[in-house]
Amino acid sequence: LLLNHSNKNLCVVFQVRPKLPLLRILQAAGAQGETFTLKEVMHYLGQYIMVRQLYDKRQQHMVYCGGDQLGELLGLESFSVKDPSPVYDMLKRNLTSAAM
Ligand SMILES: C[C@@H](c1ccc(Cl)cc1)n1cnc(-c2ccccc2)c1-c1c(C(=O)NCCN2CCN(C3CCCCC3)CC2)[nH]c2cc(Cl)ccc12
Repeated sequence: LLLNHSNKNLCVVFQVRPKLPLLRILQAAGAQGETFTLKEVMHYLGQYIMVRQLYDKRQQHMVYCGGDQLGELLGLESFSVKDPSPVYDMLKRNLTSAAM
């Protein structure tokens, strides 16, 4: 998993392979297959949050994931989408490079 930052966009050079607990969450959001780009992982995690209605309807940047598998993976009850660092930390723990 090689990351390069260009004009604030994080882009992944290779596909990544989610570990099983994360793969199950992505599949619940409609993901097919076992390897993805980081962009696809983020898209499916966003879809998962939407479908499971984990975001606050009034404060839509707040995600309440306590009691959900996503919260288990993040080790958090809630987080703001304005601070992606807990999500990146979780991805570091739950993604391997598909090239291996
Ligand atoms: C910038 C981006 C982002 C992406 C990654 C991160 Cl670590 C933070 C932030 N983002 C901004 N708001 C959201 C968001 C907010 C509430 C519910 C769902 C998604 C997202 C997230 C996306 C996404 O793929 N976003 C596409 C456009 N979003 C706009 C918000 N839209 C909804 C907002 C709530 C009301 C309905 C529309 C959905 C499409 N993927 C994510 C995955 C996670 Cl683990 C957390 C958040 C997101």
